[in-house]
Amino acid sequence: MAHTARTNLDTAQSKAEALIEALPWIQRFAGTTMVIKYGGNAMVNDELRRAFAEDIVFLRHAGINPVVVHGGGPQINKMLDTLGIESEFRGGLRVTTPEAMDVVRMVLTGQVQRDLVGLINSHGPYSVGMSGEDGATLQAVRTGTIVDGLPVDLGLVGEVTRVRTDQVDSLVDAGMIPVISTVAPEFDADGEPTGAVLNVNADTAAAALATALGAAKLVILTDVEGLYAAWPDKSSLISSITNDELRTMLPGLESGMIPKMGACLKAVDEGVGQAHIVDGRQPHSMLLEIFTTAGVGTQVLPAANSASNTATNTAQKDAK
Ligand SMILES: Nc1ncnc2c1ncn2[C@@H]1O[C@H](COP(=O)(O)OP(=O)(O)O)[C@@H](O)[C@H]1O
Ligand SMILES: CC(=O)N[C@@H](CCC(=O)OP(=O)(O)O)C(=O)O
Repeated sequence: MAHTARTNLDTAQSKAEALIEALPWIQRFAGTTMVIKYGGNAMVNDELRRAFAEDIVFLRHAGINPVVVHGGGPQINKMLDTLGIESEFRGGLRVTTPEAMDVVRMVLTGQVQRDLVGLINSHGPYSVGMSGEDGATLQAVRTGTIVDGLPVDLGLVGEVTRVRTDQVDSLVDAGMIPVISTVAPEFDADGEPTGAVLNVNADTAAAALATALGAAKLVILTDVEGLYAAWPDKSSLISSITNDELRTMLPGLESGMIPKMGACLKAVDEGVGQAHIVDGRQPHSMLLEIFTTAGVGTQVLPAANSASNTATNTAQKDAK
């Protein structure tokens, strides 16, 4: 009996400590915008999806403005399989035919985005879904990639060249949580819409939005603990890396990590305070990364900040 009472007290004490540890982070980030990228591989079961929605609503009630950008690669693959349409990835990006583009648009905006909005709104009427097409929020040009030194044509794949923040700003100003799917209208070299829509990798779209919104953080959820220096050696998890160090490492990365780390680098280079890779398979890992001093994933910082090491919680986190 006494043992149980002691255990209960210890548990209560550690819960109180966790709440108090969050205080300086809540103070620091209240009023800022955070762009959270939710990836297909981190949304594979109901428990994780529900925990993600809770975290987003928690951020909103901590005074932060969360803007969600979502992927849906596995969900697109499943629908393409069902429809018997083949697709391949080159350099971490899907080669997208016009037939595949219809499926990408249908799955991202019609299915994955709807599910996320519904989950967040199970906590209250907070969330509004939109596509990069709405209000021409994401404007893109066609892009290819380089694999083994050779250019590869990816078809209807785009890279964001301009973000119109008006729609997102007005939702945020109204206290809403935008949930954005990464389909973007194509613009030509003269800045005119061509009428086509392009498939944009969700990591790179999230980085473009984070930059345009002047976000304090870009947080990318994925299906690994973070970035590994010597993948797949699990002892090589990187806790903190500067943009300059990441720039050197980027050419040696493989598969899905290429757009992901490229997105983090671009965001931090262009003024986003910090970028984070966190494990979306662990419920609430996003809250632990944002509101604890040690964090749980990989953070990318501007090189100039990384040397700061004064005795504040903020600096401890920056120098984690
Ligand atoms: N250096 C690395 N560190 C971590 N993961 C890596 C690395 N190199 C390759 N990967 C792979 O990248 C994957 C994440 O990319 P991806 O599958 O596109 O994720 P998501 O669907 O979340 O966008 C990991 O599951 C892992 O297999
Ligand atoms: C060009 C390109 O590759 N687009 C991605 C868009 C979805 C996405 O990025 O989803 P995840 O975040 O779940 O990987 C695709 O077609 O799969």
